[in-house]
Amino acid sequence: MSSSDFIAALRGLSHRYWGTHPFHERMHRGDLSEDELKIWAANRWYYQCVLPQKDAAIISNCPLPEIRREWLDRIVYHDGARTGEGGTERWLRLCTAVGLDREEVLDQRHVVPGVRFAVDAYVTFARTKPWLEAVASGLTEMFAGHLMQRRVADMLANYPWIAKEDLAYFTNRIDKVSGEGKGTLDIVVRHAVTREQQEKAIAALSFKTDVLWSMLDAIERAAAKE
Ligand SMILES: O=C(O)c1cc(C(=O)O)c2c(n1)C(=O)C(=O)c1cc(C(=O)O)[nH]c1-2
Repeated sequence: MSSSDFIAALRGLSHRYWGTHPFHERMHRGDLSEDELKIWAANRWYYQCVLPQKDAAIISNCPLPEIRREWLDRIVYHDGARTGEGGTERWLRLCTAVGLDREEVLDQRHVVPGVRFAVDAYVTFARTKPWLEAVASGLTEMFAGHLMQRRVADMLANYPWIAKEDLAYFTNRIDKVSGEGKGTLDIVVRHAVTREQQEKAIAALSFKTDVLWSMLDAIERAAAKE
């Protein structure tokens, strides 16, 4: 495939992205109850927790120093340079804003099996597949910037108890993701040079859209019981 056909095939998976999941649509419309928002935040915490381990798995499988160097930043971004900083901490702030105690988030008591299975599958993918496929699976970030922008606006408009500062996780991430999304695409296009590698990269991105979709299916089910 030419680079442009390859990129078009990757972008063509956008319809599988979780932006159109019914639970996200309800969230954006302002239809979630306080308890449903809590379930969402506490479950997504599990995803936030494992991202650095997923990224560390990519680094450990990658023989190329320039890729490892570039990827390292992601771990520090989420974990922070020291305790109390970083994306994970910003997620915790959002959790407390929606009414959760730190403790009930940290001990993962609200994490439902379907979320755990989906997120663990993402980490296992990164641990066991060639590094390039694991990198390609992160390309959902190509679709994330726009969605997060909408989310910030919609949450501020529809959930009066959430303040702009509580959404620092997303506002901070929006800037980061536009750069990272492009960087990741560059890496994938540069290193997937055979048809087979390109097909595997497309399959990896498709797998990741399934991971995210399954997470929201499980969250939606758990929220319906509230
Ligand atoms: O809020 C979102 O919709 C959203 C989506 C995604 C994504 O598409 O994978 C990520 C994030 N947020 C995010 O904040 C984040 O740090 C992140 C890391 C990754 C990844 O696969 O390494 N995806 C995402």
